[in-house]
Amino acid sequence: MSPLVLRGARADYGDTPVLGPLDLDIAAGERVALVGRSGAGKSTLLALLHDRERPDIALMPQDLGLVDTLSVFHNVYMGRLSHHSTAYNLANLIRPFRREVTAVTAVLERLDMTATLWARTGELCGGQRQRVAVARALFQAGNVLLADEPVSALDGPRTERVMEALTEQYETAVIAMHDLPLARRYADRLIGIRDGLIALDGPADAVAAESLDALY
Ligand SMILES: Nc1ncnc2c1ncn2[C@@H]1O[C@H](COP(=O)(O)OP(=O)(O)OP(=O)(O)O)[C@@H](O)[C@H]1O
Repeated sequence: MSPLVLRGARADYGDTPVLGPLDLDIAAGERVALVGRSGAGKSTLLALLHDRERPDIALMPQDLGLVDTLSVFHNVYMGRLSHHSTAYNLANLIRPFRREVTAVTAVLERLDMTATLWARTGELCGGQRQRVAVARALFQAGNVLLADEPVSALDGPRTERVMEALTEQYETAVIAMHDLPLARRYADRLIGIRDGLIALDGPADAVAAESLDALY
């Protein structure tokens, strides 16, 4: 896998600078949690890391990017659209192939979501919708995961199940999250963003609680 590299990266919305300039290297096998207060620039940083030319990068955006009028099956299957021809994808859209249904069902099982396989995604509650987006990212089975608050609508055992599934599937991941204890447990590197810049970067088990608190 090629690493993720940013050099002098920056982002502006109109005339307002919101991120950078910053340099960042993510090596293969690193699990990184992006932390920082709301509006610090985490989503913007994920967008800069997302190289659309690389189908090996799975992106789970904060708005989930689901097609509400389609079933859970179809939304999850979309994770692998680039693996197949247009003709195959169209045929599968109209009459799903058994092998694809089996593969999608296996991913949904990991998230306790098989009962919703043929439900319209727009009819699901927030936590279920979030898990559909997680399932799509798992189904993509790329080399790198970029995820923006993948468990914000979940609680308790469901949060753990999703974090376990994502980190089992993806050895290399950059995940924006607000839950600091969860970030410490599932990431091996913490990057703290403050006012669009990297204010903290270190091993998850070595970053001091006071340094994290200072981000908020
Ligand atoms: N479409 C947009 N137009 C204008 N400004 C924007 C837009 N999207 C984000 N911003 C601004 O860019 C800055 C960084 O936003 P960003 O969403 O990257 O932060 P974040 O750390 O991901 O926040 P959150 O934790 O709430 O998701 C914020 O000041 C935000 O208001």
